[in-house]
Amino acid sequence: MIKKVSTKASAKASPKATGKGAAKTTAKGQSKKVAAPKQTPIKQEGVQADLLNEPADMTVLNRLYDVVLSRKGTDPSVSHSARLLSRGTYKIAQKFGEEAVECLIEAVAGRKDLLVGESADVLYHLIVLWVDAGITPDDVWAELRRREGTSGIAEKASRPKETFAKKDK
Ligand SMILES: N=c1c2ncn([C@@H]3O[C@H](COP(=O)(O)OP(=O)(O)OP(=O)(O)O)[C@@H](O)[C@H]3O)c2ncn1[C@@H]1O[C@H](COP(=O)(O)O)[C@@H](O)[C@H]1O
Repeated sequence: MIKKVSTKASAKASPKATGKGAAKTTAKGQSKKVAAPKQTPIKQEGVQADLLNEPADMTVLNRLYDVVLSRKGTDPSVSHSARLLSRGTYKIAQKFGEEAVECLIEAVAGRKDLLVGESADVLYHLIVLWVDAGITPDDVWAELRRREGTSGIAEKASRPKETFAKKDK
């Protein structure tokens, strides 16, 4: 998770080496401090007791969706999701885009440890986008299931030729 800090933060320190995080340039061109990857992601202070035994696997996405959905219309001063949802589709889409760009920056830079955190940010903001748009994870899981076993190359080749003809005009 990213927290904004002073632009004076050093970009030289490796989060792995210091365990304190590092500075990086964001999609907005600002400097942000990036938290070092947590070694014990489940047992953290401030985490609801009933969540401590939940698995750290893909089921977290459905749980996160339920939490974000439950935040809709609640007090924006106590929930970041509520605040983001109250700001509307444009802002939600903008935040998702920024997180996606930050993610690709880490991918291109080959910083695997930071890519993990950025990927989590992208998934969180994508879920906020789904809640705002009124679609559910099940809608997306069903679409991914429908595509399972179909090669992307074969699927593209099977598209009607007319689609390409229109593009050429
Ligand atoms: N996964 C996340 C998560 N990832 C990032 N963030 C927050 O996203 C914010 C990103 O800060 P930025 O400065 O980039 O964005 P911003 O505050 O919108 O600022 P501007 O772009 O407007 O300047 C930070 O406050 C992060 O804490 C998240 N906030 C919440 N969650 C999950 O959502 C759950 C519900 O959170 P709340 O809705 O806050 O209760 C939490 O328990 C988490 O599981």
